[in-house]
Parts: sequence; structure tokens; C-alpha cells
Amino acid sequence: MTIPIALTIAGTDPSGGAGIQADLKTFHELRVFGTSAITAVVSQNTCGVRSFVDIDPALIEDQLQAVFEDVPPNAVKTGMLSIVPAIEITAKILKQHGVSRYVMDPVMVAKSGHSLLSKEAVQSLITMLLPLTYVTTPNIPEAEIMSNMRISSLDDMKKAARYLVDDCGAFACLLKGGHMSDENAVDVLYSEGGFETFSSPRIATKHTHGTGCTLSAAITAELAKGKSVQSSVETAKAYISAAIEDSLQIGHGNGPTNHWAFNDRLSNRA
Ligand SMILES: Nc1ncnc2c1ncn2[C@@H]1O[C@H](COP(=O)(O)OP(=O)(O)O)[C@@H](O)[C@H]1O
Ligand SMILES: Cc1ncc(COP(=O)(O)O)c(N)n1
Repeated sequence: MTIPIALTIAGTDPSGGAGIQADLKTFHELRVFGTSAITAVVSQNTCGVRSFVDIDPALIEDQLQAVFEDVPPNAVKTGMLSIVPAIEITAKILKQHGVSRYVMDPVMVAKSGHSLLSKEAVQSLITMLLPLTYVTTPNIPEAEIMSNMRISSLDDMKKAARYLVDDCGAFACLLKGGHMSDENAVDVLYSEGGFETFSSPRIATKHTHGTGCTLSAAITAELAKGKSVQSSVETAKAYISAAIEDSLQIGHGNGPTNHWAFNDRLSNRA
């Protein structure tokens, strides 16, 4: 049996709801072997980010070489990259190892408002990593910055997604609608000249810490199994919707999602 392997390159969340911790939980639940390289150690919990330290770029590179030389991943995702050298090293390694299934979650600002990406690094994400990207998963504020467009409707979402693919070189863009206020949470996928929307009822909850990390990790896990972009996004949307709906009421702020919910539902249906 070949075991699918996924790699996350991201920052940490000691309280377990976002970043590397959320990614590894997601890989595990979707039955993919999870590996990780840490870019920043972040002191945060459900109430917010307190501080963080960027990992020495040489150590990021060492972690990545250690993974690629021994347990080469079938798909890779990036979350928090924070500084230009971390982006440069990631681009170098992705090219060196010919990674095609690469998901870029352009993490910029935590839900609590703390910036997780330096201003100079935004441009590097666009020029160095988007052309190597299989699926990018910006939320509305991130897509606004990357496309330099105001986004306040589904049409605007489509325009920005098309720009990030046709003009910036990603193969596909899933623009997430979590930050809109419609009755449904609608995400727009643009790839190969076509649009597809993924919709789920908007759940009234403050427990959405790590939703973006979890969604992109679920897409990466499915891509690692060899699934198509459409099928991977469909599974990932079902995973995050269940995880938000059955949230765990943990912590004093914006709590984490429930990583057991997706499989619990599948086994209840069986
Ligand atoms: N209140 C909600 N109810 C249902 N789905 C949501 C809700 N908030 C976000 N989502 C979904 O969670 C995923 C992450 O979205 P979003 O919140 O936009 O990303 P981020 O965490 O990067 O800000 C998307 O699929 C989005 O549609
Ligand atoms: C290390 C790390 N990466 C990403 C996020 C964003 O997560 P969210 O905005 O969903 O809280 C975070 N809080 N911490």
C-alpha cells in the first residue's frame, strides 16, 4: 500500500487551533501521513497572538531538505511564511524537487488582527510563489491585497480569482467567502478558464480560529491522494463545514474547529 504524504510549511499555534497543529490534525483525519517544517514559533491562543519569532531561514531549509530526502511529500502547503527569506527558500525547494501539487494559503493577518506577514513579503508571495502554485486559497482581505481590487460581491470574487490565475500564474484559485455576510458561506474556484462555487449554510459562531488553515490542509491532503482540484475542494469544504458546525467550545476567545466532525458524520451515515 502506498501511503500518501503531505507536508505543511507554516507557523505554530500552541493552543492547537491554527497553523501547523491544525494542518497535522487535518492530514491525520483524512488519512494522510503528515510532515511539517516550522517557519515561525508563534505565541497565541483563542484570544489572540502575543508574539512570534521567525525561524532562521537556514534552519527552515534544513527542515525541508530533511523531509524531502527521506519522506518526499505527494503534496505541499504553505501557511505563515512571515519574511522574504522564508519565501525564497520555499520557492527554491519547491523548484528543486519539482513539486507540482503545491497549495498556497497566503496567510497575512490572524483573525485577532495581528499581522503574520511582513509588508515587503506580500510582493514576494505573488512573484515567487504564485507561479509555482497549484491552488491558492486567499480569504477576501488577502485577495483584495493580492489583486489590488475591492471585493464586495460574488462578481468581484470571480474577477480577483481570475486575476490571480490568468495574470499572476497560479493554476487555480479558491477565493473563500467566509468574510462576506451572505446567508451562505460561498467559496469561488477558478481554474482552466472556468468557475465553480462551493456553498454551505453560514453558521452563526465565533469559533472560527484556524478555519483557513484547516481548509487548505484538507485540500492538500486530498491532492496528496491524487484527487483532482475540484474533488479536493469539495471534500475540504465538507470537512471545514462539519468542523465549524460541531465546534468544541474550547478556550475563552474564538475557539478552534472540530476535526472529528467529518469522520463522525461519515461513520454515522454508514
Ligand atoms: N461562519 C461560517 N459558517 C460556515 N462556513 C464558514 C464560516 N466562516 C468561514 N467559513 C468557511 O470556512 C472556510 C475558511 O474561510 P475564511 O473564514 O474566509 O478563511 P480565513 O480563515 O482564511 O479567514 C471557507 O470555506 C469559508 O466559506
Ligand atoms: C501560525 C498561524 N497561521 C495561520 C493563522 C491564521 O489562522 P486564523 O486567521 O484562521 O485564526 C494563525 N492564527 N496562526
